Parts: sequence; structure tokens; C-alpha cells
Amino acid sequence: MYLHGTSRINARGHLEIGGCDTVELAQRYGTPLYIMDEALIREKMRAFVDAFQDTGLAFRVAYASKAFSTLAMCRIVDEEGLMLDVVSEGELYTALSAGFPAERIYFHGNNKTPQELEFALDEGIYLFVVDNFDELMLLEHIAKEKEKRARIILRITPGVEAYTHKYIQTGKEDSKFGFGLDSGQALEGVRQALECTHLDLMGFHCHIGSQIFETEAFQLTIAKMGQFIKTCYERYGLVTRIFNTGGGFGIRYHKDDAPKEARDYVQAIAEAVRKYLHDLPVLPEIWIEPGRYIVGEAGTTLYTIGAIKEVPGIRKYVSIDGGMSDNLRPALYQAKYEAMLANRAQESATETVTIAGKACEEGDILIWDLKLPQVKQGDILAVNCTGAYNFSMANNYNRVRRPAVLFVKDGQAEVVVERETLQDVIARDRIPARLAPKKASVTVG
Ligand SMILES: Cc1ncc(COP(=O)(O)O)c(C=O)c1O
Ligand SMILES: N[C@@H](CCCC[NH3+])C(=O)O
Repeated sequence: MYLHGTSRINARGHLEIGGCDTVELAQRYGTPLYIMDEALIREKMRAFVDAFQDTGLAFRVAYASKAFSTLAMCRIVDEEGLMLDVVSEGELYTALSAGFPAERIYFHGNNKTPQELEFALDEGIYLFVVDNFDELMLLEHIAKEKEKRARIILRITPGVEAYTHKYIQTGKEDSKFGFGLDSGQALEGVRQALECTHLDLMGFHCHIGSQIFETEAFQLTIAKMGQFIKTCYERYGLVTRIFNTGGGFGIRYHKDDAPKEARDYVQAIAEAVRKYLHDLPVLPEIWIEPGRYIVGEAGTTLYTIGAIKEVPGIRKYVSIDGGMSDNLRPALYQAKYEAMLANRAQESATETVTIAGKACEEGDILIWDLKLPQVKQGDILAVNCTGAYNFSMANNYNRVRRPAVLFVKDGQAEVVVERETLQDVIARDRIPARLAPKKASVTVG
């Protein structure tokens, strides 16, 4: 397994992250357990900022909080001075509750509700990324009622197909997101936005997908957007102040993945910006909004190995105490992960096994054909690169309790999200009086 950030094998032959022995963490906090390497998160954020600083462009780096959003994470984003992209009132509420300044937050989403728009407007967020004509009218109406002005940028679908899973391609013309560029919707969106008396059109956004390795897709997008931005200036005199090129930068989940460094992505973006936007009256501020690249490699999930079943001559299923409830990505995108035995990290692989989750679904397979030392019940499996879209997509299917999240750094482990309790599982259930039991039958929990 590829070791990221502060991960290493310690003298006891155990996987260590952030100076903490993961086997001890599993014993102390239980499994499944999400572990986040705080130093690596910060390093990734700084890599983008440093790379942009070297380009000399005016820029902003945002963190896409959908990848992993908790109060503690928002504190780190704030301390590192990044902007924050939220896509729901829940993410916005999390950020504000963490003391994240509203003026560094902006709001994404293809169906923001009136309640969400009002909440965000009242809190004074920096801007809204308007996704469609209906939202444009709705936001104008709400801002007018409140006698406020809202900054906006329009989300444009540039018609670029990035090489990634089709469920996470978002830049193609046939997408639920954004104003289509090729169809002319984008230009019409600009015309309508400029007529809105309570909206300030600051610029544009586009995001072509996620887990993208090639820089060419970003450059092609900038080329198309550069042309569009020029057309907007010529036709409407619109000076584009902000051009957000989105996120989507790929990471190394698996040995076959070949991502680039933050610097490579930024240099490619900067090169394309200079090439395709140089003849504008003002070069817009360039924004990016990575999620996965910042937190993905920083996350590791620990599981305890339970039942082992051999299907003679076919395969050996090794079951863990989690699965698609804490990591939906293999079931949803056929995502591939690497893993190791955290308690026997120096031992060489002698068998090929399939890691099965505990959900009541045949498709709950976390990793097919993984090479490990001879596995025993009670071993601790560490799956790496689980920092993005694992905790944030976790669910209670089968009424499974969602795991705790730890931040580890310099030998210290801190719980940033508690493990759900059995009481949490039923906390919002109500029994109508007519169905009330004579007495509760549970004695634990
Ligand atoms: C609009 C938008 N911005 C940013 C992101 C973050 O993407 P990633 O985590 O791949 O960087 C996404 C998710 O794909 C997105 O839809
Ligand atoms: N959740 C997805 C990516 C989509 C991100 C947001 N548009 C993943 O796990 O890869």
C-alpha cells in the first residue's frame, strides 16, 4: 500500500499516522474508525496557495466542503485562510457554527431552496454560484424583498468531457448542472443576470468533473471560457472579475493512478489563463475549489476483520465491521482502494482475498482481490485514501452506527466526530400513541 503524508511503519511493525500507532487507536476508539492526517491536509492546502503565489496571478483557493465537512475541518480551512464552498444549508450551518467567516463562504448547488438562499443572504456570504434560470429569478426576488444585493457568478457547463467515471463528469453539455455554453444558455443567462437589479454578476464558474489527472481538460475548458468571457465583454461590456475553474484534481487511490502535483495543475491553469484571457481589459481573479485533493489522501479507515469465508477454488471473502455505510464509493463508482494489515504491516502478502462489507447487499464489496498476509479474525485492516467522500457520504443503512473521526498530529489523537450511539440511531424515531409498546424490551444501548 502506498503510504501518504505522515504514514509510516513503526518499530512495532504497526501502521503509524500523525505519530500515532493505529493499532492502539483501534483498541482505544473502536472500529470502524476514520483517521485524518492533519499535517497532510494543511500541506495540500498550502501546496495550492504556494503554487498560485508563484504564478503572480490574482487568485483564491477554496475548499469544497462536500468532500469532508465537520466543525474541526472548517477550523482548519479558516486557519489556512481558504475560501469555503458549501452546497447546502447543512454545510453552511456547519461552517458558521465553526466560526468560519461568512464573507469567505460561497454557495453552490443546482436546486438551492428559497429557505437556503434566504439563510445565506441573511448571513452575508460572499457570493452565490447561480446554476440555472430559475435560481437567478428566485435569488433576484429574495434579494429584492430583503432590500439586499447579492454577488453572483454563473455556473457554466463548458461542454468538456473529462476522462473520469461518468457519474462524476459534470462539464459535459448533457448535465444537470449549469448554463450550457454550446446551447447559448450561458449567454442568455448573462443577459438576464445583467437585468437583475439586486444581483451583481461578478463572473463565472465551471467544474468539469472529479478525480481528473489530465491537465489538458482544464486547459481546454479555460480556452472555451476565455472565448465566452470575451464575447460577454464585447456584447454586454461585462468585465469578468472572478473566474472559478472548479476542482476535480485527482489523487492516488491505487497504484495504477497517476495524479499530478498541485503545482502541475496550477501551472497548467495559469498557462491557459495567460494564453486565452490575456487580451481582456482586466484579468479576472482565478479561483479553484478542490475537495478530494485536499482531504482524500489524508484519510485512512480502520476496520476489524471478522468472519472469513472460503468459496473453494473461487475466492476468499474476508468481512470487515464496516463497508458501504462508511465508504459508498466502491459500490457507487467501482472505486478501487488499497489496504494493509495495520497490526502486521511488515509482513509480506501471501494470499489474495476479497474484502466484504457487512451490509446486507451482495454488492457491498470494498476491495476485490487484495493481496495480504494470511488474514486472521481480529486483524486491523487499514484502507487508505478515504478522507474524501467517505465520512461525507456515510449513511445508516441497516441502522449501522456511523464511525468516529479522529484528527491525528504530532502524536496526538483528537476525536472530531463522536461515533454514533445506539440511541443516536433511534433518536428521531417517534412511536404514535396507538402503537406504543407495553414496555420497552431493550436493556442495552
Ligand atoms: C462544483 C464543484 N466544485 C468542486 C467539487 C470538488 O471536486 P473534487 O473533490 O474532485 O476536487 C465538486 C465535486 O465534484 C463540484 O461539483
Ligand atoms: N462524491 C464523488 C464525487 C462527486 C463530487 C461532487 N460533485 C466521489 O466520491 O468521487
